[in-house]
Amino acid sequence: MSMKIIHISAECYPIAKVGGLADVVGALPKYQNDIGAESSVIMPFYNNKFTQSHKFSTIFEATLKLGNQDFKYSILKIEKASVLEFNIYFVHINGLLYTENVYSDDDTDRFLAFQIGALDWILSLETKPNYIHCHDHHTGLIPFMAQESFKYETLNKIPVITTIHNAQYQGWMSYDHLFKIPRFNIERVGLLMWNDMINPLATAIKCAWRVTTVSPSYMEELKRNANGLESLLAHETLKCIGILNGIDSDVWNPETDDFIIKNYKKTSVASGKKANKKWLCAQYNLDESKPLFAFIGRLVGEKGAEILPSALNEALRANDISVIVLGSGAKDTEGQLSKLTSRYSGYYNAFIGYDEKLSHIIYAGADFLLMPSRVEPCGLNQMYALRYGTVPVVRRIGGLKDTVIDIGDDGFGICHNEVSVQDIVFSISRGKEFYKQQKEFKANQKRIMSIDHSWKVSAKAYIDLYQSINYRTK
Ligand SMILES: Nc1ncnc2c1ncn2[C@@H]1O[C@H](COP(=O)(O)OP(=O)(O)O[C@H]2O[C@H](CO)[C@@H](O)[C@H](O)[C@H]2O)[C@@H](O)[C@H]1O
Repeated sequence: MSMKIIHISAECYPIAKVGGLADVVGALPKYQNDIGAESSVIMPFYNNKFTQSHKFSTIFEATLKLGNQDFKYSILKIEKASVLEFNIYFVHINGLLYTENVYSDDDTDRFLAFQIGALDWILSLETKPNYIHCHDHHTGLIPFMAQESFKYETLNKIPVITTIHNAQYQGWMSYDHLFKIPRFNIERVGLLMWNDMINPLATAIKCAWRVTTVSPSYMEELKRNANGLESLLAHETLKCIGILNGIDSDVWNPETDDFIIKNYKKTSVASGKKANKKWLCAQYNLDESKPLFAFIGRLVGEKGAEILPSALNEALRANDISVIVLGSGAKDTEGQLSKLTSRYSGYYNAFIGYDEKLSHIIYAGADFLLMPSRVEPCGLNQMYALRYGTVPVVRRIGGLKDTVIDIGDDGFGICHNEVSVQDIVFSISRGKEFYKQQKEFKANQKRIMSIDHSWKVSAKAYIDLYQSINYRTK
């Protein structure tokens, strides 16, 4: 009998994506299925392009309780199973979860209801999953509820695994939300608390049977810097493990990618990248004869985004590079990045917003990808860049440290130690020099396209982790 796994997540590509969480939850189940598991996903039903353009059928209807409030909800399933390569279920709560954006101002109630709805449904299933795999703080109370809430008693022998994709956000809520959590022995309330708040991520770390992070280095870094959870992670270290993310090599494949201007493989990388770069430069008024540096990502402190305007301003002074930025986030940074466009017209442009297609064309058309992250639990962008023959320029941190080796150490990327204007500008100048040595640069493109970061190895590592769990070793 195959192993049944249910992933519970707020995001899943291609249904709803804000960042890397979606990419992982949209790929890992597929690769787990490839190696014989029966892996599925449950997520909220949002009001977006994907849900508007697909048909769904209702497989379960009930009312859930959130404190004094009752919410009618249903579990939906996509009608055509062939849309994705794994089963996906949705918690549909009109007026609460069914919003245009994944995240909004009332997320505390929204994700509490989501978690209760998901568990109520799992409780109703005749065949229960063998493992419940939760992702990030939005699902952080599930390990607690499955273990402590009276009504879920029959679920308490199902191992719950929590993966931390980002420990900066923890889902904090005040005590007054306590009564919304399905009833439990109040003496166990300490499991929900951390620094005088209900802290779902802390709760998950305490109650999950195993805790994983998305790279080994990030696991180690969290013991020193985890936005207040350092000592907890150090305390729970025996059940924690770092497993490096993979990439979905079907979606991120320059040979078949429908989003990009011209497909290419290792043997045609030069002409393929050239065509994509040409399009980008024409579209965004950039000089295609210069090495093209790109940044793609959320414009937040973790990504080092607020330092980019000064670093790019400095690096662009000599007009000997082109730069394209794709991102959205902090309004200040958005404004400063937009402002540079007029100053360096012809060499620099920024698209402020979210655009999946453009991101693929940038991975394909850029020569270098900048990732000056302050914190990077794994980072997928650098792995996408490698697959598309684009040289990653990264700060040595978290997953970036685990996946990029500097050209000075017989590697293939450019690494720096600090999130500073000086380090970023120096790395860009190293990139410029490398670009001048076209023979080596082209050989490196082929080399990086051969690096295998597909999910195969990591999907198996998760299965091995599940199998290593038994009730006694909880
Ligand atoms: N404006 C935009 N337009 C189009 N696409 C955009 C975009 N901004 C970002 N993206 C896309 O979003 C994804 C970002 O993924 P990352 O893993 O780099 O970061 P994120 O911080 O979201 O994820 C967190 O979770 C993941 C998964 O575990 C970890 O790898 C990571 O370190 C952790 O911070 C990529 O697919 C990227 O192309």
